[in-house]
Amino acid sequence: ILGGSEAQPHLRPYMASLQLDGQHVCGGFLIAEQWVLSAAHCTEETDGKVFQVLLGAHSLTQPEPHKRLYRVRAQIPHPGSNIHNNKDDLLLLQLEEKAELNAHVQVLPFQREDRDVAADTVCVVAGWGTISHSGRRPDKLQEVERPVISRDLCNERTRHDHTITHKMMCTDSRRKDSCKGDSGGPLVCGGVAEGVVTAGSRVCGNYKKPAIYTRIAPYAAWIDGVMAAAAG
Ligand SMILES: NCc1cccc(Nc2n[nH]c3ncnc(Nc4cccc(O)c4)c23)c1
Repeated sequence: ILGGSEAQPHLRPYMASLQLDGQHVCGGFLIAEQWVLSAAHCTEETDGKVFQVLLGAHSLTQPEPHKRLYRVRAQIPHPGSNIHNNKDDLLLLQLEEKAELNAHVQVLPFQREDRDVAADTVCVVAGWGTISHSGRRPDKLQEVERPVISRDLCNERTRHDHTITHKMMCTDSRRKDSCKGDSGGPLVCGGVAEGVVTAGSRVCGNYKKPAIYTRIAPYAAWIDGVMAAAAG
C-alpha cells in the first residue's frame, strides 16, 4: 500500500496473508470459515507450491493472540484466469480445517448484487504489500482510502485503453494506491467486499494507471458452486 497508514490492529479481522516459506506473497480475505478469496495471478511465481494462510495477524513477525497459520487443502483458480490478462483473476483457497473465528478472525461478506459501485464512492484497500517505490515491505497491516472512478474514465486511451470489462472496477491511484503484494486483498466499500486487487499494469501510485479490481458480484455463483462442491 503506497501513501496509506498502519491499520488499527485487528479492525480488519478478515485479512489474510498468503505465504510461502514464511514470506508474505499476496493478500486475501476470509469469505467463509474454511475459504479464503484471493487473486489467481498470485500463483504465478510459486512454481506449483501451495500457500499457507496467516489469519488473525496485524504484525507479520511478532507473536499475537489468535494469529495462526493455516494449511491449504485446495487452491482453485477461476477457470478463465490466465497469465496474459487480468480476466477472471480470482483464486479460492480451501483451508485444511475451519478457521477458528474470534475477535481477530472474522468473515467479510462480499457483494452479491451485480451493480456498479458509483464513481466517487470512497472505499478502503488494505494489505502488507510494498509501501514505497523502492519496494519497502511493512511488518504491520497498512490501509488506504480510495475513491472509485468510472469505467469510462478508467478505459480512456491514456489510462487502461478499453481493457476494463464490466467484471472489473477501478479506483484513483494518484499517490495513494495498492501495490506489489496487495494483490488478492479486498476493496471494501460500506463494509462489503466489492472487489479483489489485481496487479493489472503493475504500476503503483501513478494516476495514469488507476488500480484495477476484479468485481466479486459477477462471480458469486462460481464462488458458491466451488464451496458447495467441496463440501460434498
Ligand atoms: N496499483 C495496482 C497494483 C496492484 C497490485 C500490485 C501491483 N504491482 C505489482 N504487482 N506485481 C509486481 N511485481 C513487481 N513490481 C510491481 N509493482 C511495483 C513495484 C515497485 C515500485 C512500483 O512503482 C511498482 C508489481 C500494482
